[in-house]
Amino acid sequence: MDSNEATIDLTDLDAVRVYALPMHTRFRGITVREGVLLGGPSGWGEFCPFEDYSDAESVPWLNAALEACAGNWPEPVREVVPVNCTVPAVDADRCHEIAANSGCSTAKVKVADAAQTPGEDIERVAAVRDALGGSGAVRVDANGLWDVDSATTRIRELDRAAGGLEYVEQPCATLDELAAVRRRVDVRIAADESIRRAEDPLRVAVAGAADVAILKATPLGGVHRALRVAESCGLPCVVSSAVESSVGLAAQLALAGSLPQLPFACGLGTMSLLDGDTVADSLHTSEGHLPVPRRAPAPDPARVAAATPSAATQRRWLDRLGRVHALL
Ligand SMILES: O=C(O)CCC(=O)c1ccccc1C(=O)O
Ligand SMILES: [Mg+2]
Repeated sequence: MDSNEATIDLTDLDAVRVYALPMHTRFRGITVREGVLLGGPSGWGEFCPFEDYSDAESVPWLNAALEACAGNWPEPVREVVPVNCTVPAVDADRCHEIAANSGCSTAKVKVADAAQTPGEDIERVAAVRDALGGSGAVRVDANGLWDVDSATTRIRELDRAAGGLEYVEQPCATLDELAAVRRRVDVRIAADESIRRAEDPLRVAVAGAADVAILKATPLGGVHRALRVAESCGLPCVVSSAVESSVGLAAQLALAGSLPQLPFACGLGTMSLLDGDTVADSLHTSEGHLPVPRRAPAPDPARVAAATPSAATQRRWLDRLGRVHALL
């Protein structure tokens, strides 16, 4: 067990609250974000593995929640972090609007989605560049959907359309493919799923396959664990959200606040994807930045009540929580 790993019996928690929040736009195939808020001796944590995660794969998500509610976070080295705006799979005009109104100088555009053709992705990326101006940074995320040849072609086109891409996140599914693409294009490669869904994120050899590591405290088992992944991977790191409510997002910000170096904007501006929140003081991006909290904000009873799903959905989450806890 990790020296910093927090464990607590579920019956010793002060509160367990299931929430379901609608999303403004479909993202990663989902239209409602669900999870459980856990109240414990040191505050609040959020357990919110996506639907397609097995119980075994959800263990780190629970460790992250328990670290927040029954453990501790490291001392931060910065008070605020720069964040990107996330541009989902929407048309070019809407992409322009999102980037222009975000207050962020960095934008991350989701590409390779089944909803858009390569030509549309080119228009979307060009629209985002237009909205940010020449001093902004445009990155794209393909979520592993291209093969090596299409990645090579698409990255070159998108790099041209963007007037320079900052990096491309997970162009292909495997590390070997990332390494092959990286040898063929001039754009930096960032590894996301290759790290957080690896058998052992502490041992995955990303350094030859990528230039940037995307870290998510929530699926990596918490802030301390993710910091160790940062150390072991030997790459510059970007912290990116799993679209948590503000309770879970606080843990991600604690990670971004405590990384020794933070050379790029983080992908933590995702509250704008959710319609509502579990807390009153939402962690919404302001002027391209988010604060680094010392603890997660406490849920607001009225908001949690408004976000409480059907008895069947609550049951499903409580069962899942129990099963995953039994695997710790
Ligand atoms: O990085 C961002 O801007 C937002 C977070 C994001 O894209 C994301 C959110 C949930 C699940 C996967 C991903 C991803 O980076 O692939
Ligand atoms: Mg990604």
